Amino acid sequence: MILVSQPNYNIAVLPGDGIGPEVTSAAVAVLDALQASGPGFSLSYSEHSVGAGEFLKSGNPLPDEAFEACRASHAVLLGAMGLPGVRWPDGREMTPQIDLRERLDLYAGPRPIYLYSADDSPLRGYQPGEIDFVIVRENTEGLFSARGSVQPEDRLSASDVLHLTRKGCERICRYAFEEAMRRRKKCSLVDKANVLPTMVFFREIFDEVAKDFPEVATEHIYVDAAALFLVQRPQSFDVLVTENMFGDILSDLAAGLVGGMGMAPSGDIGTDCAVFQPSHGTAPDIAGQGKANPVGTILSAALMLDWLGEKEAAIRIQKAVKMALSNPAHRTPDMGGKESTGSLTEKIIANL
Ligand SMILES: NC(=O)C1=CN([C@@H]2O[C@H](COP(=O)(O)OP(=O)(O)OC[C@H]3O[C@@H](n4cnc5c(N)ncnc54)[C@H](O)[C@@H]3O)[C@@H](O)[C@H]2O)C=CC1
Ligand SMILES: CC(C)CC(=O)C(=O)O
Ligand SMILES: [Mg+2]
Repeated sequence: MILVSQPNYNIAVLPGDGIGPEVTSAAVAVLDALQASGPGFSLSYSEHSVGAGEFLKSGNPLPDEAFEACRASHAVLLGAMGLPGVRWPDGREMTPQIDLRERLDLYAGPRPIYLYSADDSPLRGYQPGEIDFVIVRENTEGLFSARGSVQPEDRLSASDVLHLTRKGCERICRYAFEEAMRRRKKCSLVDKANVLPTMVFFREIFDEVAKDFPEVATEHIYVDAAALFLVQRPQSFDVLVTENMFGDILSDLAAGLVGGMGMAPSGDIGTDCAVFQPSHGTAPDIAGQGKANPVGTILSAALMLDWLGEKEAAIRIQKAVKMALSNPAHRTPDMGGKESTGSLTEKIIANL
């Protein structure tokens, strides 16, 4: 008898703060249920404390042990980190998720937006699947990389520098075009090239990379107009590529098109390392009440499996979410329903 060993993936789980532990437990429960059905691979987990709570305990929101575990794992599943009241002396919040992205060079931030059920969009008349696009956010440069900038002591002015590199723009554009080739072959650059020289630079590089993908239709849209068009005609988008902070802002708007923050998954992808987390934050207003919508984190776990090469298993989770949501009563309070985090997770597991 020939024994074929199945792959085992080590997953670093970082529950984080606020609703982070609630939604990561939900995603792990779904992964456990999937594993129990013998999908042809196994997962093992190691859990690590990070975030504002960890900072209050140890003085470091991203301890070395947690960082090294992320680097050494096959993938990382993260809840969310940060609490509004926990800040550095300069007034900023802890942002260990940005540290992780920069230190592990997780340059690509794909944020898929998909409408599972017509009733979940505040926009009228969209059918399931009609809103279906990915925002590809540049994750390691742009305005956020200025977050540690030292400001003049006289408090008469302040500035943050938006820094982009050729390498950073090239690789994020290439990632977006490759994504477009796997999808409906359209790539929209969202920039502000009417005002900012950095954005003229980004646009030049986008156009250069576009030449390698002649099958992909392209367009340039200013970020303010992109906010308008995402609401007016979201169905016209396939892949949007944009600067770090623009991507952060637009991805919250986009989540609103399909039911809210609880519905939006995301990845932070590097060349050999990746973190998966919902697009939302720690939602301190509902933390600890069992009200958090687990769908964005469960779909992030599906993105993780897809990235690990377990595409069938990823599709099984996405289909289970779709089936569970096909019953309008299966909604958490953010979407007008009465389900708890745990009971909605059970409905999804029942459809695996
Ligand atoms: N990736 C991360 O770890 C992120 C962390 N944050 C941090 O989270 C904290 C709160 O930030 P906010 O701006 O309030 O953004 P947030 O995304 O945590 O919450 C915004 C709104 O969406 C709701 N919401 C978010 N996720 C939900 C879910 N799964 N189910 C139901 N409702 C949900 C919240 O209740 C709130 O009303 C801050 O400390 C912020 O820095 C914010 C965004 C991302
Ligand atoms: C700390 C924030 C920049 C995190 C965030 O809002 C995000 O990743 O979407
Ligand atoms: Mg955000």
